[in-house]
Amino acid sequence: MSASTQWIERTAWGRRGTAGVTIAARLGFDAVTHHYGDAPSLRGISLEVEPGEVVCLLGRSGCGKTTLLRVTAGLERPSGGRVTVNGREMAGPAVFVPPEKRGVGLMFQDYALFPHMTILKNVIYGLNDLPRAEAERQGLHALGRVGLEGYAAAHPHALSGGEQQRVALARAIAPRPSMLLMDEPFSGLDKRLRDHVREETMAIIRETRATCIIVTHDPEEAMRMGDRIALMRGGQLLQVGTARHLYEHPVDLYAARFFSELNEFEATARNGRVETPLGTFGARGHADGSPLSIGIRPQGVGFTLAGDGVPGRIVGHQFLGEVDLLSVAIDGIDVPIRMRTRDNAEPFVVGSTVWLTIDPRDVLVFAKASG
Ligand SMILES: Nc1ncnc2c1ncn2[C@@H]1O[C@H](COP(=O)(O)OP(=O)(O)OP(=O)(O)O)[C@@H](O)[C@H]1O
Repeated sequence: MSASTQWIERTAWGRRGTAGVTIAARLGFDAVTHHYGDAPSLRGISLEVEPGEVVCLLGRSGCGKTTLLRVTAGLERPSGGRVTVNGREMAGPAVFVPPEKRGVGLMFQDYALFPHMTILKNVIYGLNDLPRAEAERQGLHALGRVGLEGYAAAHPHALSGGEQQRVALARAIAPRPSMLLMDEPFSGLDKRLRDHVREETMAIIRETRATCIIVTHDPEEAMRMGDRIALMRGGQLLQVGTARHLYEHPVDLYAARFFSELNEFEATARNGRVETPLGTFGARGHADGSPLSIGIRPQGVGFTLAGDGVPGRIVGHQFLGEVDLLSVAIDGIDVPIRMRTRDNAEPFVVGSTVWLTIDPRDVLVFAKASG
């Protein structure tokens, strides 16, 4: 990328507050299933998305995020269940409304711009119900909002990746859709650009007031963008809630691992508590003798040099600027405990002794998964 295109990408988005406003849709999924051939890809998805809400679909590769987005758009037919918009059935046993009649703006990972068409023609592609002059007016307006009206006559190959992303966004918002559906919209951008583009895109989503579903496999992105996060596993919704709720109250270890690295070990419940080599923690609701999985976030492990806490020996140290990462061997646990800390008045010395303290807020206790 040349220095000049970089400058444009950093500074030249359009004026805030000028994206067209829409009437947001309420979106409903009721026991939606989907198969590719015989293979199930969605297994009973039920979810309500409020008008104007931003929901991020988060999960590992292959869990069904893209398929759910495509089912919402009408690009895939569900094999069971119902999809509704403002209570009206879009897909169900006897109904299937095609994509162009659903009021959706779509944005794909690869932007899907037509290489042989000008930028303006790309943007007005979905506006074919309008007279040409009006479509062009709306297209230029949308391009203006992303700061690229000067490129209307150019072709996609003349634009950088970041600019193509903005064209794709302009195309998605140009018809003033009541729903914006985005599939990994920032994954093609390098990390330097991503934060800035994400922030501008978020401002536009909020301005349009459209209901928005964003597919991502990046938990931090989901936390930054989603009013709620819908965490998926194996074609199902594992947990749905705000970022804070999922971080603080994950349903299981799998969900917890999305939002933080964890020190994991196993222990047994006794009298509503669990004794571990790192201390005794609450385990209310777990029957006596039941096997538990414990996760402790590395940022919840603190230390003293004065003999308070659980003694351990530093066996690894990495200085990362913002934090120090330490591995500390303690008796009773095979794998060293990982901790993240900023509290180092003195440089850490591998081989030296520290005493570990645990912040109970960073201790997660789950029934051990069977199997
Ligand atoms: N066109 C297709 N034909 C057959 N199977 C498919 C097709 N598209 C997806 N699948 C399968 O369906 C399942 C769900 O895929 P989907 O693309 O929805 O997952 P995803 O969570 O979006 O993954 P990724 O993050 O890798 O895009 C996977 O097992 C995938 O291999």
